[in-house]
Amino acid sequence: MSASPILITGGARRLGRHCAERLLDDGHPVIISYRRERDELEALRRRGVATLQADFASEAGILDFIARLKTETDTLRAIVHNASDWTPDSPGDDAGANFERLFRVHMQAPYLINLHCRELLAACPEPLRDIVHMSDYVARRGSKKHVAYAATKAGLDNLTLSFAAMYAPSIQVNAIAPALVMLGEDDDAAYAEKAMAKSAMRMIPGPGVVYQSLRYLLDNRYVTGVTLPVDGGRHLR
Ligand SMILES: NC(=O)C1=CN([C@@H]2O[C@H](COP(=O)(O)OP(=O)(O)OC[C@H]3O[C@@H](n4cnc5c(N)ncnc54)[C@H](OP(=O)(O)O)[C@@H]3O)[C@@H](O)[C@H]2O)C=CC1
Ligand SMILES: Nc1nc2c(c(=O)[nH]1)N=C([C@H](O)[C@@H](O)CO)CN2
Repeated sequence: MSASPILITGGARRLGRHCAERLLDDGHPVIISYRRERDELEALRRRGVATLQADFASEAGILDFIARLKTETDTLRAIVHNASDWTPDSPGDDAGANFERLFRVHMQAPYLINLHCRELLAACPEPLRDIVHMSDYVARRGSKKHVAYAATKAGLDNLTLSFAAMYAPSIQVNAIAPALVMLGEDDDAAYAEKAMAKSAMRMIPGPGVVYQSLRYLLDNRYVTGVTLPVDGGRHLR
């Protein structure tokens, strides 16, 4: 019997893609969602990754994705809610729409996918089943420039607690809360230097440290309802 696939939302690029590739290397079938078609998706498709387009900016978009996911597979080993939008707050008329977009991708999408896809996890014949939410260090600290982002990630942390209690013991539900793990395309050396100084470890480690945390959660049968900090000791500065 072939292994059940692992779903990673927002898996076309950066951290999500790194984890998708590492899961493939570890022998897991992988399904990803992506928002925008990109040339680099072809390499994943060549490795057998099922790629499903999805925009979680609306409830209809979330439910449409769920319906297509259920035609793609009837079982899941794990769901990794990685899709995220790091848009800073906009002071103008777009403030409310911006908050709503971040609420939908960081909270409503994980909420609806967890509810509607519980049956796929329950159908997994393997001994362990997991949901992992990608959170953020700032969920616990707040952010002056990303208020809506931090608040909706804090909401995601609360979803971790509720779903962990609801889905135990058959499904484990945890979160990973990184701080700066990899830079954005537009970040310059000055930004990198300033960002590195914020943590005790003073480094930008790259996506491997996130995969190590995901691997730990997938392999551990006694951890649920926790958020793993992967932040270089930000809280020590
Ligand atoms: N990078 C870092 O240092 C840190 C990352 N994190 C968290 O780790 C996770 C991965 O980070 P990173 O790789 O930088 O994330 P990205 O900013 O690269 O976003 C990941 C993916 O989410 C997708 N996405 C964005 N908005 C939507 C939407 N409305 N509907 C569907 N998909 C959407 C994007 O798709 P597309 O590209 O097609 O638009 C993108 O590929 C995120 O949850 C992030 O919050 C937390 C702290 C630090
Ligand atoms: N969806 C995203 N979330 C976050 C990103 C990102 O690029 N996409 N980047 C960060 C920063 O690295 C931040 O941690 C630097 O202080 C946070 N979240």
